[in-house]
Amino acid sequence: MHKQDAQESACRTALSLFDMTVQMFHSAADYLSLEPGIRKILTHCHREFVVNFPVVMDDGSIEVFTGYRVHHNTSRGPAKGGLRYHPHVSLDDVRALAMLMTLKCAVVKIPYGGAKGGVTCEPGKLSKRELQALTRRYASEISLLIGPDEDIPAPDVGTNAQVMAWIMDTYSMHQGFSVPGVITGKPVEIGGSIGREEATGRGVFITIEEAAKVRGIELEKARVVIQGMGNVGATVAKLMIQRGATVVAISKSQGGVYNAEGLNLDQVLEYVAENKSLAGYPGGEAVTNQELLELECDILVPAALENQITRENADKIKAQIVAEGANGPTTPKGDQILNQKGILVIPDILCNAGGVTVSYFEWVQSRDAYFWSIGEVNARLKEIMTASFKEVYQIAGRYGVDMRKAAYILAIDRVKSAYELRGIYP
Ligand SMILES: NC(=O)C1=CN([C@@H]2O[C@H](COP(=O)(O)OP(=O)(O)OC[C@H]3O[C@@H](n4cnc5c(N)ncnc54)[C@H](OP(=O)(O)O)[C@@H]3O)[C@@H](O)[C@H]2O)C=CC1
Ligand SMILES: O=C(O)CCC(=O)C(=O)O
Repeated sequence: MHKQDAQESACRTALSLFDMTVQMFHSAADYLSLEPGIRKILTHCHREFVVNFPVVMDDGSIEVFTGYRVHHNTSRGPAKGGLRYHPHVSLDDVRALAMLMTLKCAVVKIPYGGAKGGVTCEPGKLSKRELQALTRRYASEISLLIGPDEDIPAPDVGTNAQVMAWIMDTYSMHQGFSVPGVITGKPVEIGGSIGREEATGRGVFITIEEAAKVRGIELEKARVVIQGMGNVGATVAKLMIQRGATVVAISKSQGGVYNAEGLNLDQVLEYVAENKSLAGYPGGEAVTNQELLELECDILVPAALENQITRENADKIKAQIVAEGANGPTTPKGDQILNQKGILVIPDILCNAGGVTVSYFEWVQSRDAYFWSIGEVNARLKEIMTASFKEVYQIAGRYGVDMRKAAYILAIDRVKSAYELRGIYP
């Protein structure tokens, strides 16, 4: 049995997201003459912060929550990466997501390192007051690490512009003046960038347009399936429909809906706003998240969580393009099967890099206190995403590898250059 198969089957539960990311890193690093020391550095996280902190709940009881902030690498600039509020947040996942951020920022050539953070919690079960209390306490705890030149958090699963505003306010209270550059993804009214909210989905859409050109797919005739309808999934759905494609299925955590004739997105969003789930939605058939991935379609967009496309279901995927809106949705074995089937996978560190790219624009604007128009933001985003796609595609051709390996090769080479130029003090 191949080493990777053995690891993924025998230790399926033991092979963590970080292990998988490191495995992918090594398989790409083998194509570069990477000094063993740099390999060691990049397969470890530079700093890992874990904190257990109390929050007074609405009923007067005290709950203790666990929060994390991990810096994977800062050789190319300050640490950058989102904050996740979800019941499954763990140190291992945060490490992997931080490592993906280092690579992602390098792929799109923005001057940041990689970080990620989060709190193990169920944000949907907290009142607004509890969510604010948790966020402010967590922000105070991580204020040891964050700052506009040190580490700049942003939204990820379960967090949004409001959470970013509370973090900015808490950090600013500690400093004694307003520091908008400490966070991105904040509301436009307090120094956020226009276009950041939909930037990740827009970036995914731009890479799909490029991939469709390569594959000769006409988007007006394309059938699209999207897993997840949060910030990323809902934006991709909107932009694909605007482009003339047909979104045949979409989901939330408890399941999705399918309609071969195409879903009416406005109705779906309205239904979810009222019912909090897609269960019972009258405009389509119910599908599980598992069934959704295996539906007949041209473009599949996993835009929810990790480990969705695995050795178990990769062979049943019928799409021609898989666009990874989510971070880490495909396991190494799942990836191998998709590649063997000839499916074009746009890897997470390229596909969903539009979010951090506009976060970078926001940081620049916050620091300058001078704001750009939506046309300027979207044009610059398109320029970066298109150029990055083309660069990764060319590297894939040059090395005879898939797009994920190519993106890793490009990213590792850029981080390696930073080390070569800065040196490592003995
Ligand atoms: N926000 C950003 O700027 C960026 C996000 N990403 C990545 O994109 C992905 C989605 O993030 P984002 O849209 O911000 O998160 P949100 O919290 O806005 O939305 C997450 C969506 O995924 C759904 N979901 C959760 N679990 C599952 C599941 N097991 N199967 C199907 N759907 C599920 C949620 O459903 P429900 O509402 O029922 O919980 C919700 O619709 C993540 O992997 C994130 O790391 C990547 C780059 C930037
Ligand atoms: O916008 C950012 O800084 C980071 C977004 C993020 O967490 C991600 O790209 O995974």
